[in-house]
Amino acid sequence: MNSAVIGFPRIGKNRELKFATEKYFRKEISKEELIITAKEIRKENLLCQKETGIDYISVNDFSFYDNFLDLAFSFNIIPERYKKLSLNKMDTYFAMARGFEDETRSVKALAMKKWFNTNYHYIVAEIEDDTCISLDSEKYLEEIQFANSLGITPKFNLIGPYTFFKLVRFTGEKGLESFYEPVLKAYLDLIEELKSQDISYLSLEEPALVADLTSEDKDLFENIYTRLLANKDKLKVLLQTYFGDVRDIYVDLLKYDFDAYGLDFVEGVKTFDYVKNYGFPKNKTLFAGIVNGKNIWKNNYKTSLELITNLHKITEAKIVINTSCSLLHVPLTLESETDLAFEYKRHFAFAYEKLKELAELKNLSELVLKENADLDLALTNLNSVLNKKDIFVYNQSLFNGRVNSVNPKVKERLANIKEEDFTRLPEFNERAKIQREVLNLPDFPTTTIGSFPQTKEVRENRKLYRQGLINEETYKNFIKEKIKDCIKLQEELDLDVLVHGEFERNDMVEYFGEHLDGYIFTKNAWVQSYGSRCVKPPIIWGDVSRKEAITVDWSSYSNSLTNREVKGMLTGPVTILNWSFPREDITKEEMTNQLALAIRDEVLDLEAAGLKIIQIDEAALREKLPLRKSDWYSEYLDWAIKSFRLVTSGVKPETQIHTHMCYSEFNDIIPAIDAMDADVISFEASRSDLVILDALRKNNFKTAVGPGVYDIHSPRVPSTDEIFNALKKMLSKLDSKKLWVNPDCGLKTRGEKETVESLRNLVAAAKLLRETEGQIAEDGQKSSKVKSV
Ligand SMILES: Nc1nc2c(c(=O)[nH]1)N[C@@H](CNc1ccc(C(=O)N[C@@H](CCC(=O)N[C@@H](CCC(=O)N[C@@H](CCC(=O)O)C(=O)O)C(=O)O)C(=O)O)cc1)CN2
Ligand code: MET
Ligand SMILES: [Zn+2]
Repeated sequence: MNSAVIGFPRIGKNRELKFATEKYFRKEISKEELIITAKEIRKENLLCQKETGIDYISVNDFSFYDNFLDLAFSFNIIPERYKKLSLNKMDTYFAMARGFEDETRSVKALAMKKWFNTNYHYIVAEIEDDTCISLDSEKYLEEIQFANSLGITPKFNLIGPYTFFKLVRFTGEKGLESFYEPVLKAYLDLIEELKSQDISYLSLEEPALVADLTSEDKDLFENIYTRLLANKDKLKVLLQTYFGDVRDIYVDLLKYDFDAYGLDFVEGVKTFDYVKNYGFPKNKTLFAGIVNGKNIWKNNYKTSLELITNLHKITEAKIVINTSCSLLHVPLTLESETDLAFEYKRHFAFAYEKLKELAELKNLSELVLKENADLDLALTNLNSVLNKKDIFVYNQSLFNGRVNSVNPKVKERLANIKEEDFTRLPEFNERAKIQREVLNLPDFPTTTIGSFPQTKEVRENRKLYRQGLINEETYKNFIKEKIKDCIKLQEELDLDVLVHGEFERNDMVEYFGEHLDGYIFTKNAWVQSYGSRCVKPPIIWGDVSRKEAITVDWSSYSNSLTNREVKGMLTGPVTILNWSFPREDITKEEMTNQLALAIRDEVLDLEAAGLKIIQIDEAALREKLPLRKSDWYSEYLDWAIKSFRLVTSGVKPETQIHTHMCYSEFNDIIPAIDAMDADVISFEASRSDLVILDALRKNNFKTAVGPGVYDIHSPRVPSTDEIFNALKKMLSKLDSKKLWVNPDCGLKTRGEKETVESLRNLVAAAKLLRETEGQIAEDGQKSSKVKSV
């Protein structure tokens, strides 16, 4: 029995990589210093895996920004606009990831998308017609040899060609047919080089296999792998899949000359059935993903040992106990959680603790398998082999009896929800008319998505308060000052619908988690979201309910400072769930509805406090859409959309409900988005070429829309012209009465200077549009921005 890890978090115990890269971006440290920090993290990661006894330790799971970008970069898939900057290798790489701007030049970043169903984002590489693909293996060989120098023969990870072709974007006339050969040749060149390296496996990661596959997809896979495997010689190749089961191709896969297969037994609900029904070749190795790489609850050893013994009954193949996916998606270690009570902590395993689980499971399964796979007998004997208090017994004690706290009041409220609680009345068009009269906004109203720059001082204020170095009053006064400035700034900029800026929030989900009963939090449990940006997902421990009003004071205060409309700002239930670590003892639907009731109370309180516009962000709704179409509605959308409707159904017709999604690849689920029945939705569109607009039109989308007019993930300032042109393009596809003007997401990661400049250009572009398109308001009145009373 062996153990393996698909990939390890790379941010460092105290997010050293984040801080070093950001310093490098600010030109505070040199390239060499950044490389040293990275190397220290890599060393620590490799050694801790080695010390825990992991048999297959990965390299090339490290990245300065993203592995997909690394792959493209190593194949010289670098669009001309970045090459033309004539920067050094590292800066060209970062220019692709973040965009580039100096006195004379300005280039946008490559698009960023969610990595399958996770909150991690990859950089979408672009192949242009004249891209000349060639291999640069420097990073790869360095990582392998570095591991060798620490006495490790690593497994070399690489995103496989099938997944690469599925995710890369062709920007010119030429497509897959033209680039199939050159890309494959680059993979083959790398395979040649790997043959002389000291590695255990080449692990080709093919998560794209867990989605629905067409016959063309399967042909593509076949073409690729027949070629690759014919050239592997003695190099051992592992086909690593994750994020689900490979039901559409399992049987075919077994025919290929892979040396090992990595299958996901956690998210792959059908993986076991397929192995059972179709077998697994005894001369291959099965990397069995049984330690959850996405959630933080301890592994139930009994369940895992049962699975291993069952697998052992089915196949004589060698089994390697693996994580279900990369550990990139969980925090690094519980050791840093000094404030978290043992009572909670003992139920969790972060990346370091998961290493221990792998090692323990390896030892236990060796003992168990000695008993000829009779699990009951083995477990009885295990109890006598090991001391009673020992590993297995202790592990089982964590699962005996109820762990998560139950709140009968929450249960009762949920039980009393009626079907009509999911419907807001009157219907959309009637509400729209009322709202137009009440709000009296100009055409193409301008607004922002909620947060304003979280500057050093804003974070420092929060930190001082947390550490008890300032009192609540000082802390709150600081935030009030920030809000005052923010409102004043927005008035000066002449924005139409204002926001309070979210200065009281560390993160839009963690903040709500902190104010809800049933949640617990961590101090240092960071997970990478993109590049240097991390999140600290709160943990759902028990039934969730609202302790008290959460945002009402801040929103009312903001509202009192201006005559313009201020939007109340909340996070929706689906997003709170998707960006938390969920329980595993009740359904997602139940957790979401608990959250929905809590946020519903907050919406009604905001309305009662005089807020006429309330935004409920569902930024992560699209993210967790099941990877298989057949599961979209039954497994997810049916309850997710309803739960949003439960939040909003109690408001008055004149209250305008906005929602926001930062990830807009929802072309196929537009009717579901419309069925959320919000009055206005803003979404990311600037990095995805506005394709979504055609789909909206085709589907007769009723909700008013604010397709983001510029990309906030990059520090680059968009010009008025650029925004105006984007708006003109939008207007050619959308009903002019339904167009809002806004950035594509919140401004929290941006600097103040670039924010002011960008918003100034945004307002200027909207005004230009009003001038050129003329007044279109239904009642023909000159619009005013002043609140009606
Ligand atoms: N949960 C979540 N997922 C999301 C998003 C999101 O907003 N939230 N947005 C999309 C894009 N992803 C994003 C993920 C992270 C960040 C982000 O800004 N993260 C911040 C951390 C935000 C935070 O929680 N900050 C805390 C802790 C800040 C901190 O590190 N404090 C330092 C000191 C201050 C400093 O030097 O920064 C310390 O304690 O030592 C706070 O403000 O209180 C970061 O990595 O820098 C933005 C977008 C998709 N997924
Ligand atoms: C990641 S979506 C962000 C929405 C939130 N209201 C903000 O502006 O930051
Ligand atoms: Zn967003």
